[in-house]
Amino acid sequence: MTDRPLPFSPDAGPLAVVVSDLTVDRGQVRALDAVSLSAPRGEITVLLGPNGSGKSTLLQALLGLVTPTTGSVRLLGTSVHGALRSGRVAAVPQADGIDEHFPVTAAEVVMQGRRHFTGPWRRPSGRDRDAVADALERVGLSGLASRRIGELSGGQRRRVMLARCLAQEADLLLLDEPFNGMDAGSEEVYIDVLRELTAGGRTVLVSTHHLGTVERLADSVALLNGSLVAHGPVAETTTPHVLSTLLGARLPGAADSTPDAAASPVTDRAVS
Ligand SMILES: Nc1ncnc2c1ncn2[C@@H]1O[C@H](COP(=O)(O)OP(=O)(O)OP(=O)(O)O)[C@@H](O)[C@H]1O
Repeated sequence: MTDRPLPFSPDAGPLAVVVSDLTVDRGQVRALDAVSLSAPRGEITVLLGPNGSGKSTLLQALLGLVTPTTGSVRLLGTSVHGALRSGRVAAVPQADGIDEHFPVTAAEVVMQGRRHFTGPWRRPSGRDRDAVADALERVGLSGLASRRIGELSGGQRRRVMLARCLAQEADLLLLDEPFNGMDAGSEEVYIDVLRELTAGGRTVLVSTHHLGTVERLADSVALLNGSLVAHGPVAETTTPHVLSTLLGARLPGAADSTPDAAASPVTDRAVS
């Protein structure tokens, strides 16, 4: 830990994620440079940045998948290792890693979220099966429970992966670019579920390079570009002015320096 003050001090009580002065080198590339940020419990924090800005690296560091060069991470008030071992952290990587030809149903994928309850060898109980059915219902996929995962659309598969997080009953969800290639209907369901989760006190950290979903999704936005360039409410972090000057992203209206343009959140483009 360092004495460097966190850039965002929420009033919403204890913090689910605390990243302090985190630097991560990947080979010759400094993927993250002295990033400090925090995510309050019961909120959705969006990691927004262009390709290669370090969003996945940050999420991987939170999951102990990359070793920091310097700095530290605390999840749910404990170490990364302790939080992961407790089963209270659920993650969906950018690529779901599902082999399309693997003969596994949507319900069986969601049941993987119950591993912490069933253990690796025990048969699922009625409670586990109920949890899986509830999770699939919440993401609107009850009718596809016995469909082979490889036969689902990309958006449906992402909803299945979210249902797996729900079945896990995790307190903290780490989601890497879940909206990539997702149709509008799936996106709406997905955002509704995340909002329900945070209303119930769960915490979500989600990365995206799409501005279109941010306003509906985020309680706060952390703008990444190797380092943390801004962190705060949507209205203050997604204006053309902030995005163009701090992030260097090419955006419509970014050159327009009128106060109105500078103050308006940009919501219909990807950060490229
Ligand atoms: N396995 C790796 N080995 C070496 N360098 C890597 C590796 N993974 C990522 N990088 C580099 O680290 C930097 C950050 O990449 P990262 O994947 O974290 O960005 P990102 O914001 O998630 O990008 P995207 O939106 O494209 O997923 C980039 O310069 C990238 O080339």
